[in-house]
Amino acid sequence: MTTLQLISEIKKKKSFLCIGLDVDKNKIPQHLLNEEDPIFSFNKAIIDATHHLCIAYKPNTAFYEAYGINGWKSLEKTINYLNETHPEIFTIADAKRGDIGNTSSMYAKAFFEDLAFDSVTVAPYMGKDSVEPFLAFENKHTIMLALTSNEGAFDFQTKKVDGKELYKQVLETSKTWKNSENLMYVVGATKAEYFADIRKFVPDSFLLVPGVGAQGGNLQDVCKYGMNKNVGLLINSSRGIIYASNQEDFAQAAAREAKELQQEMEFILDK
Ligand SMILES: O=c1ccn([C@@H]2O[C@H](COP(=O)(O)O)[C@@H](O)[C@H]2O)c(=O)[nH]1
Repeated sequence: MTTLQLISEIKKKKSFLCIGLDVDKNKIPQHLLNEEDPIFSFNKAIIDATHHLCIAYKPNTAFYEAYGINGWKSLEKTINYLNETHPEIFTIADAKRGDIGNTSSMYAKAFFEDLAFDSVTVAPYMGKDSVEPFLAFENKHTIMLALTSNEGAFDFQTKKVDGKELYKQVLETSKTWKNSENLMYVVGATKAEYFADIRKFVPDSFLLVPGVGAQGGNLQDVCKYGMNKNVGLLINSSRGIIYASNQEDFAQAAAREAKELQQEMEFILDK
């Protein structure tokens, strides 16, 4: 998917909501455990109930890898279902990969070719040659960790290196890499006060913003400081939406939570 297509979907749906598909079998409704593939059945019901309210889905691969070969099959079925039924929806494999160049090339093939995701999250720690293999794919997006939503973000990311915070070095340096127009960045919603500064480095880039909902990030604050002329934000909520109920009504309850966020977004966009 191109960035222009993504922007057009945001405008059409009046939403920049990304729903995280982080499926934990201990949290899904009991009745689904009798299904052949409980994880896929859960995802399909959530997607069917919420696709008109969001512009992206983000399965975190950890929640699938934890179930071995069957978990990976559920992930494959989920991305295939999304690509077949809702090709206009932006898909993010939250896998936080990155390794020496030839290994990164294999990660990129796995997520962009085999699983046909639109984007994958990548860690910047190993530098340029670990990220450029992802950037080589046309109309695919590499979402690099910049300033994460967790407390541990302060251990390294905000420390100064050559007089500048590490996350700012990541933003600035990565813009010089080959095909850097394919880059987006992860910035946690819990770090709203940093967005204005971040926008000085990457005014036009899309930011994937996890941390609204279960982690307590504030949508209004993120939008106030982080929005650009093309919106430029993909706001993710996972647990806050998909686990709104663990009863038979789980998909409708998820849709209610998603609609609440979408309406808040519509209000902000109309302002
Ligand atoms: O800085 C980061 C980077 C990634 N995540 C991931 O986003 C979701 C958040 O889930 P919630 O249930 O809405 O808290 C999850 O997959 C994280 O691994 C993040 O939270 N922060």
